Amino acid sequence: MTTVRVAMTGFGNVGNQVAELIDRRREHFATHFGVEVLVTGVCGSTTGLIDPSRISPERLQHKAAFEPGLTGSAFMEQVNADVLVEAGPSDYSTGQPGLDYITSAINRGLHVIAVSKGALVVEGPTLLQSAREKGVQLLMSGASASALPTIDFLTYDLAGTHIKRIEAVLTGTTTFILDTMVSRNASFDEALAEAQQLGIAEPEPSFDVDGWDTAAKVVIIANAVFGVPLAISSLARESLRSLTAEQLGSWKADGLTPRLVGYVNQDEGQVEAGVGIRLYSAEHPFSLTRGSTKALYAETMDLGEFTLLGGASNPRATAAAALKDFHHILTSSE
Ligand SMILES: NC(=O)C1=CN([C@@H]2O[C@H](COP(=O)(O)OP(=O)(O)OC[C@H]3O[C@@H](n4cnc5c(N)ncnc54)[C@H](O)[C@@H]3O)[C@@H](O)[C@H]2O)C=CC1
Ligand SMILES: N[C@@H](CC=O)C(=O)O
Repeated sequence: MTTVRVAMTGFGNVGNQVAELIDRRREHFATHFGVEVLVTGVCGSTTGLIDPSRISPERLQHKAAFEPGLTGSAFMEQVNADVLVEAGPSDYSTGQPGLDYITSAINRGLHVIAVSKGALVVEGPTLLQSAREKGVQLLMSGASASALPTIDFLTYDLAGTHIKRIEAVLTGTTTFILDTMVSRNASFDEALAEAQQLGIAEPEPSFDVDGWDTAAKVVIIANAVFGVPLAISSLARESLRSLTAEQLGSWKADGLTPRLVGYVNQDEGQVEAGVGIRLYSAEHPFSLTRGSTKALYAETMDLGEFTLLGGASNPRATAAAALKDFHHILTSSE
């Protein structure tokens, strides 16, 4: 049986779930793809563990046995892998640490599954071009709204048609905060704290509530789907912090549901993109989003309009989205 070796950089909420799912699906990979999938290396910010024969789930949990200093370039130089799952922090100014990990993996001929967003926001077009030149895949479902299909849906199911407009709820935390404030009269701080406890919110809450997470996903999707390189700083962006309880109460009384959305409009070569708070009437599908649900609307030239609603927003669902990318890699290698 062929072996496929997986390395992971960043081993927090999502990384742990990826390892767990790989272990749970070992038989599935063997039966359906004829491959044995082995985790051969993981690293965090200060330590790491490498074993070319396989690291068992038990050893992955024994963090005290991780080697100090086995991270960064030292980790990438030593690890034997075919696929890198990058699940470290997202930094939208420098793209690091993911940028160095992804660049190094592509240069070494590894397929890359990006879960972190920073590198894709800062250097997406260059990384995609490098991956094409090296003949490897750079996939990013986890970084582009995870369980909600965005890039896959827009590039595969809507292939060939002109997409005039997309509008999407891309950050589950913002739906969660708005829904919790409106339906349970919770304060902004209470709703945010709950989202953090569930592991959905970014460690830096400003990323979610100030629209940066949505803006990052807009940039990643615009680049991957429309081939339009956008600078995150150039996007118009609204924050949830500007909302007051009075405003939310008055919208509720008028039957309107607020959601933070990202949008991209394409008209005769002109692209307009941004992030804003929009109000939806009770008949609009986006007003059905509850909890941390996300949503995508697309208007096309020839295929009509589409709305996708759903997808869990949590580390397990994000790991499952990363493994969807892994399945795509296995399928295309058959
Ligand atoms: N939590 C979620 O539901 C989702 C998270 N993401 C993205 O996935 C990434 C990971 O998210 P979580 O696992 O929730 O975060 P986390 O904070 O639990 O894990 C990140 C891990 O990266 C490690 N790390 C920091 N610097 C590093 C370095 N230089 N080298 C290697 N590892 C380093 C940290 O020690 C930590 O264990 C983030 O970029 C986030 O934006 C994307 C979609 C959903
Ligand atoms: N913070 C994000 C999760 C990662 O992309 C969200 O709330 O959807």
